[in-house]
Amino acid sequence: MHLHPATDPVTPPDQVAAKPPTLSAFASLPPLFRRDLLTLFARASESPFVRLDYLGFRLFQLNDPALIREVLLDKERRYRKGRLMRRLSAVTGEGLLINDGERWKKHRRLANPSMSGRRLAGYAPAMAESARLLVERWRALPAGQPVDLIAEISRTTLIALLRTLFGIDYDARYADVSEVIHRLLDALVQRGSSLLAPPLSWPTPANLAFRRKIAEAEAILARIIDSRRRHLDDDDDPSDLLGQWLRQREQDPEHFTPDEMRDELMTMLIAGHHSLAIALSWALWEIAGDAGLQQGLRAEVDALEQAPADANAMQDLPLTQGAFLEALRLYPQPPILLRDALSDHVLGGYRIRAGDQLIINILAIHHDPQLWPEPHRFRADRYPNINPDHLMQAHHLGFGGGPRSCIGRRFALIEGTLLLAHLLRGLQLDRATAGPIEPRFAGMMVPTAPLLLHVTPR
Ligand code: HEM
Repeated sequence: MHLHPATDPVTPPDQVAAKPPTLSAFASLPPLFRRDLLTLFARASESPFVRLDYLGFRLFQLNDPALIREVLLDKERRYRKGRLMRRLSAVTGEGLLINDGERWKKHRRLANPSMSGRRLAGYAPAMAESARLLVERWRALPAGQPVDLIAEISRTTLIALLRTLFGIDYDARYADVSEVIHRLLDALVQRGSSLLAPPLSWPTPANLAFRRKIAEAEAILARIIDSRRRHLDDDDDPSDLLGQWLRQREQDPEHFTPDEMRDELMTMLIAGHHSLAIALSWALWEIAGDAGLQQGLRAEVDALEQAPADANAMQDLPLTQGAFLEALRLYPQPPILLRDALSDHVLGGYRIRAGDQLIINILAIHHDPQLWPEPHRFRADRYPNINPDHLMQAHHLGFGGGPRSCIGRRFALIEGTLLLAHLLRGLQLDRATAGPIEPRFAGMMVPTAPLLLHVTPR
């Protein structure tokens, strides 16, 4: 794999012959999106714009904030979600994460009200309660028993998601949900790893296994909808997204077809707890590895009269919010975004053709020393007065940017901050294993070994 330096200067947009520096096709044939991709993203991040040709596909990696802003915000109509990402459709159908155009507009409008300030304020107590339950659970552990962060935090973010967006209480019937979603996402990444995956309808062993995992997730979703529908009558003004949608369908069945609703609910289930759990696990791992950082954060949460129980506490927790954002800067979930060009055009002085694939390298922006001094140091104090709606201007792309930015960003920020605050107030956190743990690419940035902590009641 060789990175060729640019030989042609970037030409003005009306002279469009120049080629970005090219990263040659891989010598062997590892599926492009599987092996050691974080290394590839890092190696190819020295130029603002890199072309990666692979098996006749034209891929461009964008490592420059101005180019990325052009794609995500200023000229976003020239692009659609990347075709590799669209493979999610096997699971989420035409849900918000991958749909485009008029369908996206309609679905985003339908989902937006459940993420309004009023609704989020209504969700915060349930988020705080799931955090309190986790503190209680960890405080009751036998001394010396380590906790596996991702497993434990996934369960907690799932409890909060079921309560807030799906209007149901977690119980034993949902004990395997995180695991099922986790396995499904792993299988999706395996499929997404190859530019030329066989169609899902072909009965290959991998396809059959994948289809079984999708069926498991669909069965869970059907159980959730059924459970919510049975209690809908008790609720005049449902605060949860599922309750509101079921009500709307009762009043106007044409408003939102059952398939559309299913696709969006599956999208929320998949997008709404796993990335949050991984990001929070990295945050806790970093906090547990730095006594000074933990002390600083604890001073902030101990200054509150009691453990935070609602969204008002957010204004008193800037450093704790900063710790969550900093985990997303160092370990963005996901580290890249994918777009396909809809038409021929010029980007950054280079000719892009319809169908070309763009890789937006969030990791390169987040680790750029020009934009982030001491880029590899975890510093929770980088974000005084940050507005979650203006993160892209601050070169933080943890929730994407432009019209397609994460609909759940405020939800995630409130839940993440409340959970960190509760854990810091109730427990001393120490790493249970020595030495650094590196991330690897699996769709998200997951750890190469379990993140294990010792937690001691305070
Ligand atoms: C730490 C937590 C989270 C992270 C890091 C995250 C990250 C992201 C990113 C980067 C995007 C943009 C994808 C793109 O441009 O291709 C996105 C979109 C999205 N996220 Fe999140 N997300 C988080 C939490 C949530 C939550 C809690 C929900 C729902 C409850 C959610 C639902 C969605 C949806 C539906 C979209 C698609 C939005 C659209 O295109 O209109 N996310 N997320």
